[in-house]
Amino acid sequence: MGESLNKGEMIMTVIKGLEGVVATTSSVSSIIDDTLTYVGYEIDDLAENASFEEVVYLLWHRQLPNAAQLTELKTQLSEHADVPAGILTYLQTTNLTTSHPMSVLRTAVSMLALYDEDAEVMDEKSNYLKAVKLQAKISTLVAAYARIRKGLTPVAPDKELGYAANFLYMLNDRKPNEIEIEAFDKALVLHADHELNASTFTARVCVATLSDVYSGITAAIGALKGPLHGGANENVMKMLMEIGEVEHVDAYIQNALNNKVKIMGFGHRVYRNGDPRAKHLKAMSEQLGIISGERKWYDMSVKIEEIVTSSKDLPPNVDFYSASMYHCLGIEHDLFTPIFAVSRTSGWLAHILEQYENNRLIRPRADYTGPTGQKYVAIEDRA
Ligand SMILES: CC(=O)SCCNC(=O)CCNC(=O)[C@H](O)C(C)(C)COP(=O)(O)OP(=O)(O)OC[C@H]1O[C@@H](n2cnc3c(N)ncnc32)[C@H](O)[C@@H]1OP(=O)(O)O
Ligand SMILES: O=C([O-])CC(=O)C(=O)O
Repeated sequence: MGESLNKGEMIMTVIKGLEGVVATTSSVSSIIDDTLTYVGYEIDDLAENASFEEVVYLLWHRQLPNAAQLTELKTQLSEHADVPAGILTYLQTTNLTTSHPMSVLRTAVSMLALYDEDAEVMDEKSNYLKAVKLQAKISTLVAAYARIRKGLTPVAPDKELGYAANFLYMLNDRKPNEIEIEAFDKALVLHADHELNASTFTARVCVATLSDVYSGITAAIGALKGPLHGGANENVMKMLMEIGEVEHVDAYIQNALNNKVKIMGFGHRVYRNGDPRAKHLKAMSEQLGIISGERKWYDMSVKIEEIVTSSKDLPPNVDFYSASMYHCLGIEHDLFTPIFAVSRTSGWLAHILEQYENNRLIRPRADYTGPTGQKYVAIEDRA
């Protein structure tokens, strides 16, 4: 694990990637013995029974809402779902073809702060309202961007629809059916929070300087984008498309493993015996695969899982079956990670609010390994 170094008065232990380091207390979510809970509720229970809005309330208030509280949150999310016209105009007048959707989202979310006169106000009430606004607007932003880049007009949010249904409606300009809503809502529940993952840690580090909520979410989006984290779901689909057919799986995966290429959607820093979210996404991938007539992506995924788990003992993580599942919902592949961000914003916000509640600057140390005792050399004397 780590190496202890005595530097003057300080004992420094270097733990690469901070593996196993406990950096904060938190009452939002936990992973203990491979069991994931949100505020003590097991993810299996929530995935089967809770709506995304209930989970948002749970994460932000540390209790499930009663009917009136849930209605109030839903009303607030609807009321704030419109995004400023200036941001839509910016997206409509910018060349979006060379940027990854996560980069566009990172910029668009950052721009939201410019339209919020309370962006810099630092009290509990204002920060909570910013959380509501961000959660409400981020799904509208993703859906609007997805249409604008295809030359289509954004679809205004429908205030009568729930969060999951509204996103699919704004994306496709078509009211989704019950199966689509249920699957998408469950995916949002499953992705909502995950203890101190890299993007959540990023958000907490950012706001622990007492920077604002928008900065925390912008920073977190940047961290989620990477293929070792949320960006893996898009890369899983890339791999599935490259493989193309079930009968090509074996050769492709064996070759990748022999060449020490990481298989996207497998492995995890914390889970050793498997990610409890994967089974739910697997079931939805199969169900939607059958309904959409595109079952082959599920079949390929199952074959990949068999090979990777048997040869490397690496179980699939949340990003593996979400890829084929989103594909079968008709979602463009490079929107998979922005959709992850839409859901995870709820967790990031819960952690940001928790960080403000009991803040201390997060500032670890580095073990310096560079040269020492150097003397400045004038530029004309340098080689
Ligand atoms: C929402 C999420 O963020 S879930 C994670 C999404 N990311 C991915 O799916 C990307 C693929 N997976 C990975 O890169 C890793 O498993 C991570 C980033 C998730 C975890 O990383 P770490 O805890 O640092 O594990 P690390 O990368 O050191 O892997 C340990 C060993 O398992 C191997 N390994 C880990 N994941 C994989 C994989 N997906 N495919 C092949 N081998 C793997 C490594 O090569 C390494 O082998 P070695 O000891 O022989 O060198
Ligand atoms: O916890 C992690 O390291 C990554 C992960 O699964 C998530 O963020 O959902």
